[in-house]
Amino acid sequence: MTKLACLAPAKLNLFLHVVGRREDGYHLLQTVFRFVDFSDRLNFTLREDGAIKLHTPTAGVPEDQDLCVRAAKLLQRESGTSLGVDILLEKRIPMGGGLGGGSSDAATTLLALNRLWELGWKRNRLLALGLELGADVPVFIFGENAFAEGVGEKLSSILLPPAWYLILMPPVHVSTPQVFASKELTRNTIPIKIPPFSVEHGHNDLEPVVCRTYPEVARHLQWLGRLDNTRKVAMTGSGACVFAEFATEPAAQIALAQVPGDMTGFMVQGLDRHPMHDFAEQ
Ligand SMILES: C[C@@](CO)(OP(=O)(O)O)[C@H](O)COP(=O)(O)OP(=O)(O)OC[C@H]1O[C@@H](n2ccc(N)nc2=O)[C@H](O)[C@@H]1O
Ligand SMILES: Nc1ncnc2c1ncn2[C@@H]1O[C@H](COP(=O)(O)OP(=O)(O)O)[C@@H](O)[C@H]1O
Repeated sequence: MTKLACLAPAKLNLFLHVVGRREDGYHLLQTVFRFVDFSDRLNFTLREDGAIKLHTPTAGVPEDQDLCVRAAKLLQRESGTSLGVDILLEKRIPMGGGLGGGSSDAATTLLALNRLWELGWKRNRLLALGLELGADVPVFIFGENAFAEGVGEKLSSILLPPAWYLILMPPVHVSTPQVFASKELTRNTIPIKIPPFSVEHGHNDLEPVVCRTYPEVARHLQWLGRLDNTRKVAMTGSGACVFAEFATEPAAQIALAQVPGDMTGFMVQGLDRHPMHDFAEQ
């Protein structure tokens, strides 16, 4: 095998509770991650000369900072392989929106190169390596919708009902470190036990902080809040994207058709599991 074509799906945080803070400043979270059928596309071609080359640089992201390249270099170094790779990345997931696109690209790169370089690493080893690249990377390697604790690395699989989502993209860029550093952030939500989980459950502790700094996020949430038949309305991750969940596709389509001209929205379906779930061995 010398070539692989792969998907890197987006995620939504159905809720996100900040339940504490570690000594190193990282926050202890509880969240439910759901994968959705909206993905970046990646192509990997084996190179014998050891070079790692991204042929489709994303505007604003220097090649050596791109999470695909960082993931490939980390796996190359840790595995000691002499092989390299040519990467083509078709970026579709908006960056910095709380949809986890960069983390998903990194996870897909680790899963794909484990195959292409015939490393035979088990899922747990890839999970630990993924965490070095970002708190959101492990869940994409885990490959199942998950309840996550710790900084996002303690994962348990969770069954979620079929769902369709209207996602709105407020025209602002939210900095994740800034939101977590905010004085106004509450860090003492009482930890919960899951299962059982109902979709209506939970809230996003980062939401009030982001809404205060970025009124556009608050406006988009308010608009979603007025829709009929929603099961849940919330911000995903550290924003700026916000979503409404519906139990049926027609209900989501009716909502999509109402999105006003000064807002950008799209509809996605919730997945039962990651499209590359079977790429890693247990
Ligand atoms: C908030 C969440 C929720 O899923 O998602 P996004 O909105 O980024 O998608 C994640 O926890 C984000 O994960 P990720 O985007 O991988 O963050 P990282 O690169 O690891 O961290 C960026 C910065 O955010 C802060 N950070 C991040 C995660 C965490 N649990 N506590 C923190 O305090 C730290 O200041 C860190 O330096
Ligand atoms: N392949 C990549 N795709 C997206 N973002 C990347 C990538 N590589 C590095 N980044 C950086 O990571 C940041 C976070 O991106 P992303 O994961 O899309 O958002 P979020 O963490 O809000 O879900 C971006 O602003 C960008 O600077």
